[in-house]
Amino acid sequence: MHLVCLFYVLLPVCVLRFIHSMIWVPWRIHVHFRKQGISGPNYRPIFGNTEEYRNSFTEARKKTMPFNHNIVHRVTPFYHEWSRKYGKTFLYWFGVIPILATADLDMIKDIFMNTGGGSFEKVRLNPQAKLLFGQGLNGLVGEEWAIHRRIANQAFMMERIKCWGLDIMASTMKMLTKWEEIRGERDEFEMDVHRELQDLASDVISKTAFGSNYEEGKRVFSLQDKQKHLVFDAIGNVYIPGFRFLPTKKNRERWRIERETREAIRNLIKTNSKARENSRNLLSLLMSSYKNQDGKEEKLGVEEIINECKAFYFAGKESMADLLTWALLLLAQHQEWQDKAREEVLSVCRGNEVLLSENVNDLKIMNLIIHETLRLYPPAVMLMRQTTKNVKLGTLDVPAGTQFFLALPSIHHDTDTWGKDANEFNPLRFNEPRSHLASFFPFGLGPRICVGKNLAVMEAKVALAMILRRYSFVVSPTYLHAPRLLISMQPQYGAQLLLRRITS
Ligand code: HEM
Repeated sequence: MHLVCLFYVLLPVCVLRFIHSMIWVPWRIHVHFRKQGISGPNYRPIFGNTEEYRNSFTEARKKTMPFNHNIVHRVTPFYHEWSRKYGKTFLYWFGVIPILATADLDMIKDIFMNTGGGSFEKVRLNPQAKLLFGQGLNGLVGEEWAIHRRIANQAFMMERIKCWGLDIMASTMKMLTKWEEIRGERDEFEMDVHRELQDLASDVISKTAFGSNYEEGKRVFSLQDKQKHLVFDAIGNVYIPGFRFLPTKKNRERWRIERETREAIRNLIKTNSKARENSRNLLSLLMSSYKNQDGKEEKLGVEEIINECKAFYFAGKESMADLLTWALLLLAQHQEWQDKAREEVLSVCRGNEVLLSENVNDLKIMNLIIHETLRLYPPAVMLMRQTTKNVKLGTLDVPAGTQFFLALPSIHHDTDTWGKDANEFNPLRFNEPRSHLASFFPFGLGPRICVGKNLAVMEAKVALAMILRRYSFVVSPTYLHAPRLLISMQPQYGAQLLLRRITS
């Protein structure tokens, strides 16, 4: 009897709560933005616009495209479609979460620079996405982030990065030696360089940040590769609280990979502890004591260190390999730039096979090429923030809890900002000063700017210089142009080049 009464009391409460959070609150937010001139696709209870969002990716990935750089419709198809209907800034819904998508440069600058008293912070990741990288620096906020960031800043100081030049060269040389074995006696050979460059980037981050090498870190990388596909699948769906604890097939796979990754990193930490004693790499700094807010000595726990290792293994590999891959494809397509870059490398290296760290800054043309590659094919695409309180953004009143999608590819390809040739490869445009701080941000901006930026640019210059020194290359007829978003921007079917050894 009592249970029946309780049921009749609870039922209307649950129904009211459901109506309040699933219908009333979204409707109020929708009206709030509409009054300020912001529209967008209609909200659907519970799921918002998730289905259209997912479908836009599925459709975009079905077709390849001609090898041109007009790629926004393929990498962020939802933004491409909706911005044409609703303008540069519009509102869409991921479940019941309102997301303001914007390519407005002033807004983006304010969000990144956190003008408004620290009101914009990183989006709390879906707990399933955290399995890949979100429990480290990339996903932390507040004081915890500040402590980890200070440690990482020390590990990636410019002076230290310069010393890593030799490690980067050794890794690149190892890759090129393997290419020579594959070439054998042939004048010309085909290679999917994306896979090769992923191995190179893995080797470099293993050595520089963790003092080990790719062979030792291989297990971690292969596990993370599997997790990447499962995570991408999870972040495209509305997260239902508690769902991650259900023993579904995919969840069990995610748990298994997570367990094995943590175990593999724990072993790496143990086996590297001797070599670490004299070094000041990221791993040794993470394991050393640091001063907290009150000046007291503290140490990170092993699980925190493992989280950071996971985050850096992922961040150091994927985006880096993407940058190198797109740069080689662009140089293969634009032979005149390949020739110019090679001439510069030959004159800077002065007959040596390798590039010395002190000469890296002399690669001016290469610098322009790297910038232009990052503009046309920015590897990190899904840049998001959220408001922690009500804020004024320009003239717009934004309620607490609103998320932002910062439409990086659209900004980098915008003809208003970059001119009529925005979709053309023209490295010379980077000789001109930037028109707006937020017109180009492949590494982010503000306090959360990429901590590995200097390493990434140094690595790109060294690796590209050594490849150009040894090979000339063209795009293979088997290459299919299909940039797609899989956490970062990657070539969907690989990046096949025809390489020819330069003999003189
Ligand atoms: C071309 C290569 C790279 C690109 C395009 C890139 C891009 C980015 C971007 C856009 C962010 C900011 C994300 C945001 O604001 O939400 C970021 C953050 C980060 N990147 Fe990179 N990255 C690259 C290479 C690297 C490398 C080599 C490492 C590791 C050594 C690394 C480690 C990180 C970390 C740990 C963060 C989080 C920083 C924080 O939140 O304080 N990245 N990266």
